[in-house]
Amino acid sequence: MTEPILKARNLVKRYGRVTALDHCDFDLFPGEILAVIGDNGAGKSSLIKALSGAVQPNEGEITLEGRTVQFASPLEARAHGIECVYQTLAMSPALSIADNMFMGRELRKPGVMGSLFRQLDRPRMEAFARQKLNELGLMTIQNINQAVETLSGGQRQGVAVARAAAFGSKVVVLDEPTAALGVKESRRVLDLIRDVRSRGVPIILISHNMPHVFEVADRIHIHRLGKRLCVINPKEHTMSDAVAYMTGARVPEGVAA
Ligand SMILES: Nc1ncnc2c1ncn2[C@@H]1O[C@H](COP(=O)(O)OP(=O)(O)OP(=O)(O)O)[C@@H](O)[C@H]1O
Repeated sequence: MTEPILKARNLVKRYGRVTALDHCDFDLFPGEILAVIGDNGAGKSSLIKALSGAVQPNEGEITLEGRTVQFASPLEARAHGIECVYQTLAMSPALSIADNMFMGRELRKPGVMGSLFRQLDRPRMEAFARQKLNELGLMTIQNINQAVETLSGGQRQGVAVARAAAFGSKVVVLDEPTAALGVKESRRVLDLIRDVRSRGVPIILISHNMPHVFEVADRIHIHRLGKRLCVINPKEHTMSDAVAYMTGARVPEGVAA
């Protein structure tokens, strides 16, 4: 049987007296789109933050390709090929689109022998950023040197998603990637999610948008009260089943009430 590329067992995350993750398990398999759904406050963001180094779990184990990992920061997770777009987007508003796309992994010109300081290769970074945004079809953005603070909410979200899709080599995590987007832009992001999967990179998609989830997900992880309640196949369950499970109105077959 195929092994999960990213796996977690018994994750616990407490914020003071609030237990956001309560012995939570998680599995992401190669090449799949896994949606994570759950009610507000169920612990979905805490789960992906723990998986991507933004918070450190109090207990439990995370493995990437079979090896135990402990990420001290999102930067460390990125160095391992895990790219995450959080709801809060983590961008530097005063920097340009290109600078934001390359944050922490800037391209540099070849250095003069013996010189420690190498100049940023802006033309190469700008061309790459332009190409990625073009591919995403989000090029209502006129100027790649524009500061991110001057973009609309939807455009910012587009830049963040393009960045994750461009650099995520092992896992791409998207927390509500279409929340600020219009119908047309949402469609492009859904297409992009499928493109990323077709490159063989698995995706974790957190979304409250059931039609989007049921359209793209291969499997749906239902999160309730800080833990994984069950995983369903969207072809075998309806959206109202999923909503009933996540709100506790109904218990899925095979799960203890
Ligand atoms: N930094 C924090 N400090 C204190 N409590 C927190 C913090 N982050 C999350 N929590 C709490 O942990 C619980 C789970 O929150 P989390 O954001 O993970 O849920 P969620 O499922 O992503 O919710 P939503 O769908 O509303 O975004 C909530 O009760 C929340 O108030």
